[in-house]
This record gives sequence, C-alpha cells and structure tokens, in this order.
Amino acid sequence: MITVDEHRSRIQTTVSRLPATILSIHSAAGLVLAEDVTNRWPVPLFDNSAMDGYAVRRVDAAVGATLKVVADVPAGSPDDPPIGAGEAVRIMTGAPVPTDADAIVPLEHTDLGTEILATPPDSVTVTVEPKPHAHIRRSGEDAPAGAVAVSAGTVLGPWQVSAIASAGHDRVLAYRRPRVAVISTGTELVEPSQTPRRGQIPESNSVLLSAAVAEAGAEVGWTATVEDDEEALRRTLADPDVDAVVLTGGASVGAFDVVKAVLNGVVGIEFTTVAMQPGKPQGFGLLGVRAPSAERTGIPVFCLPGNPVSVAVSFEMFVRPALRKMAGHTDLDRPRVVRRAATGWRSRADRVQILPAVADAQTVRPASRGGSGSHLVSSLADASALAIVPADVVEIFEGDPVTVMVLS
Ligand SMILES: Nc1nc2c(c(=O)[nH]1)N[C@H]1C(S)=C(S)[C@@H](COP(=O)(O)OP(=O)(O)OC[C@H]3O[C@@H](n4cnc5c(N)ncnc54)[C@H](O)[C@@H]3O)O[C@H]1N2
Ligand code: MOO
Repeated sequence: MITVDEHRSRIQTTVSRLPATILSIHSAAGLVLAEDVTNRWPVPLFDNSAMDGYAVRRVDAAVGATLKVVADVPAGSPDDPPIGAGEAVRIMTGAPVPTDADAIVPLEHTDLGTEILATPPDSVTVTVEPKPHAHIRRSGEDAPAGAVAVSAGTVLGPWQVSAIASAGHDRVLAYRRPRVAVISTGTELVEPSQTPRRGQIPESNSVLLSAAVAEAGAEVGWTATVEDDEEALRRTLADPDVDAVVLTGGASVGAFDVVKAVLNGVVGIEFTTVAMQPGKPQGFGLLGVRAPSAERTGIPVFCLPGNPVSVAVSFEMFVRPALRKMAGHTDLDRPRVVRRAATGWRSRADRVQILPAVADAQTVRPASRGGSGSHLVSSLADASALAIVPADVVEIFEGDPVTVMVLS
C-alpha cells in the first residue's frame, strides 16, 4: 500500500503539459496563456472624450461664455475640426478630442442641459467652467503600446480575454484543454432511464466524470460503457485519440475485474493500493508505451475503482490535478481550509479518510448520515467539500479541527 501523496506525485511526475496552440479569444476562456500578450497600440488609442458635451479651448470657456458650435464629432468619427476663438465642437463619449481643444464641457454644464438634440445647436453657453483637460481620456494613460497586457501563465477569464481584445488581438497562444475519454466498465450497468432488472444498476460514473472533467477545464472527447469483457475493452482502448483516459470499475481483485485484467502488466501501467478510504485500488500509467526504455509517448490512463464515491474522491485527488497540469495550470489543487466538526464520526485506521462533506464558514459534517462508504452515492448530492482525516486518526469528536477541501 502506498500513500495518497506517493500516488499523487507519481502521477504528477508522469503527466506533462500539453503543447500550446493558437486559438480565437472567443474560445480561450478558462485556458492558460502560453506567452505574454502586448498592447499593439496605446490604451486608450487616442485622446477621447469621457463625456457627451462640447470640446472647447479653456481660455474661451468661462462661466457665461456663449460659444459658437462649429462641428459635431460622434464616436467613430475620424474628424479633427479646427476650433477658433469663441468656438466649440459638440462631442460624444469615446470620440477623438479635436487637437485644438484642451477640455470637455459636459452637457450638464451648459445652458442646454442633457436634452437630446438630433443636430448640434448653433451656440451653447457654459454654466460651469471646466478644469484643465477636464473629461479628456489621454492616449496611453491606461497602458502604453508594447506593454504586457496579460502575462504568460495567466488563467484567461472574461476580464483577461477583454484585455487581450483591447490590446488589439483576436487570437492567443494558450495551452490546450486536455481531451479525455471516459470509460465505465461493468456488466451490471444500464442507462439511467432504463428500468434495471435484478442485478443491474443505473450507470452514473461516466455522468459524474464527464461533468468533473468539464469543471476541471478539460473536455470530454468521448464516453463509453463497456461490459466486463476483455475483448470489448481492448477494442475500446485500441485507438483512443485523446490526451487522457479515465476508466472506472474492474480495478480491484474480483474475478471479472476487466480493467485490471486488460491493463495490469501492460508496459507503463501499474496497479496499486493507496492508503485512502474510499479509493483504495488504483491503476495509473501511460497507455501506448512500447518498451520500458522507450520515450514516454503514451497517454495517461487512470483506472479508478468503480464505487461512485471512490470515483468522486479519486478524481479530486488524482485526476483533476493531473488534467490541470496538462492544461498548463500551476495552481493544481482545490483550496484547503480548517473547519470544526459539527458532529463526531469514525475513520478507518491506517487509511486517510476522504469524506464527502457539508461545510459552512465554521463547521463541517459528513454528507451522509450513513457514515463513510464508497457506495453511498446519494451522499454526493448534498456534498460541497471533502473532509480529510489523517490515517492515524480513528475518531473525530464534535469540535475537532478538520482539514476540508472546498469544492464549491
Ligand atoms: N476481496 C476484495 N474485494 C474488494 C476489495 C478488496 O480489497 N478485496 N476492495 C474493495 C474496494 S475498496 C473497492 S473500491 C472495490 C473496487 O472494485 P472495482 O474497481 O473492481 O469496481 P467494481 O467492482 O467494478 O464496482 C464497484 C461498485 O461500484 C459499482 N459501479 C461500478 N461502475 C459503476 C458505474 N459506472 N456507475 C454506477 N455504479 C458503478 C458497482 O456496481 C459496484 O457496486 O472493490 C471492493 N472489493
Ligand atoms: O477503496 Mo474502496 O474505494 O473504499 O470502497
């Protein structure tokens, strides 16, 4: 039996970051940027008005001054109308400030107020004197041309992709989302909508994993449910055409444990037991490695135990951090916090207990009233966290501090 940390570090040292690829900023949200993005132009691009109003020469814009309106500059206009003594230009927010102007008088600071006029008035009277450069957004005041708009390694969220667009780019170099195949094994499995006969159960692991893969920032390439039939599984694994494969079930010591039967002994793949509860039987390795000495060209394959709670826990502990590394993330793990046990519960000696739990700002309690069990699939519905109890602790008492991995 190896520890959770040993298994995690074996996985982490085996998987590598996927290559970066150029893609549209419209599909880049969630990805990790592979190179700095610099501003093609200054931001803002040109001096522009922050207000709907009048562009003026300040010397002419004392309170009570009536200015002749000689031009109209809406946003998008390339015009640069000259402004003579005693003159003003009507200007809209975002429009380029005429070279002759050194301040904007907002509509509210004129005798005409904010009444909407389809055409500019002949003249306008200033009621509040503008300060020097009032309401002019200076070219480059946000960032100069050539400055790094978004740095390599940044996780692209809505704000970052907008900064990239503002910097003048519609494509980015980012690490690819891993494409993952999800395979459930078990002759007992039926589609959730079917009525199971005796011995059959609804297949839920591939549903769990597909959602978890997407939530981790990866994408599901394909899913399959395979009976406990070695040939069928071999065929399914023949040409996966994905970046990683996650299998569930058949990883233990049973007579029909098909995943282990097919993959145990395959070069690059190892089955082991991990000192955790649930999730003890685990298989991991690179699929498609031709010889022990060959360069690691295979794709990571995760063989998780079939029990649904074991799948949930194993994904969080092993698969999710690996997919995140492959996607270029450096922050691989969920945040961990300490909460007080709202109730007592027991844990198995010699195995780290990783328990679906309900946590709030102060406390944590098991999500299942039935305690800890890898088959207690209903407990997942209420769980928002995993409580982690060290291997040398056999009982948690109410009020004890507990480490909690926060999922949502
Ligand atoms: N003699 C021993 N038996 C078992 C041991 C052991 O050490 N010695 N370990 C137990 C532990 S711990 C686990 S965990 C399970 C893991 O077994 P497998 O990985 O072979 O999983 P299966 O037997 O295929 O399935 C376990 C359980 O989960 C249900 N299941 C499977 N797939 C799905 C699915 N896609 N959707 C919903 N439910 C699924 C399946 O029906 C079983 O009830 O082995 C113990 N046995
Ligand atoms: O290790 Mo198994 O996943 O406890 O039930």
